[in-house]
Amino acid sequence: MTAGAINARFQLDYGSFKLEADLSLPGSGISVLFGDSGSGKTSLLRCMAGLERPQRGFFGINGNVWQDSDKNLFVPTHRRSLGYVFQDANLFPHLNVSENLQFGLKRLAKQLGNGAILHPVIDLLGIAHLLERMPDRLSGGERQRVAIARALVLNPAILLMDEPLASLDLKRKQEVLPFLLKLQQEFNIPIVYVTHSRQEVMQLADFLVVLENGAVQASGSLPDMLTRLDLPLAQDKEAASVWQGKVTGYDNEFQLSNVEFNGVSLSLPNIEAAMDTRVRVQIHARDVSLTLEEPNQTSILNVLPAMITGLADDHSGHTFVRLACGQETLLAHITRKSAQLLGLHKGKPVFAQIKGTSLLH
Ligand SMILES: Nc1ncnc2c1ncn2[C@@H]1O[C@H](COP(=O)(O)OP(=O)(O)OP(=O)(O)O)[C@@H](O)[C@H]1O
Repeated sequence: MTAGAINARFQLDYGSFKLEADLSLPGSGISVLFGDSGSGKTSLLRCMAGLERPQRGFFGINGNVWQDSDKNLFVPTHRRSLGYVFQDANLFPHLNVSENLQFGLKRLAKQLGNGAILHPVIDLLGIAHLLERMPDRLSGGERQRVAIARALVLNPAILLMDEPLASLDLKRKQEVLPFLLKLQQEFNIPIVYVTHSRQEVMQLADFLVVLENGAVQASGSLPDMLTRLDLPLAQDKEAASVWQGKVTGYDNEFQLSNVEFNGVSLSLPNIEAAMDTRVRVQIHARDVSLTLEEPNQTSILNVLPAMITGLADDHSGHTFVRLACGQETLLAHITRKSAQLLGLHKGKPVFAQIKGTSLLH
């Protein structure tokens, strides 16, 4: 087993449904399990938690093995250092917020020390003003923030989250999302996060696992997975590349920020972020067009030299093009006719015109 990584191998048989997964996830950051309803996301997460005991299984995290069926090893859930957040907050209804947070701590106090993490967690999730409230007096978003805090105060080695935003409306989702990002930045706890929301994938994932019918269809870093032409993600109407960069300048006259990515930079409007802020930007494949020569009279600000690294056609007249821009990967959706007229092929240098971007965070 590689130290500093999460290794999960499970064979689970429910009769009509079989899960067969062999995965290696990074030991830090947010790994998202993504797939259609019934693809096995929750089953896989429950195996990691020890809530299911599959016929064959191995689970190791950053050097600690919690399950190895070959050695007849199975650490039960309550002895695994993990936090589990469900779709519904599942707070104890008869305890106020503070008591809900203390509940797990008391149980584990002997193992985990004095709960010094409690105050930073309360601050991080912005729930200090809610400590005396009963769960039925909280909004859905507040309840879920308390549930996340309750999982975090145990200072777990891993946080498992099963669609934690699914029961919230859009406004509440947007309220909780920044806390998830902050939590990732301030507590270096690896998170495995189940969702079937594309938007949550784009905003949160560092690493992505696509599940289909109980099997891992593909896994890899988010930028790579989004632009892999053999996966449905790159063929969807909403297909997009995600780049992460840093704000390096601001042009006052035109209110444009300069953002540096890996070996390439973009001028972006409407970014209210200070210098050196790390930002994540989404570039829809439909907003990228290609030219063979550098256009010198165009309203499009961001024109980047690029190299074609892959091409695929669909059955309705579209061509999906994967491009290398600096060390970033970019996806373009164009018509098959344009691809033919431009004579596009793998290895051909082109210019990518980026018509629009949106800031994810
Ligand atoms: N305890 C169980 N016994 C039998 N079948 C089960 C059990 N738990 C889950 N299943 C089946 O396993 C399959 C995968 O379910 P799972 O909940 O893991 O999928 P999912 O990808 O998380 O779906 P969703 O997004 O709808 O929550 C489903 O067909 C489900 O009916």
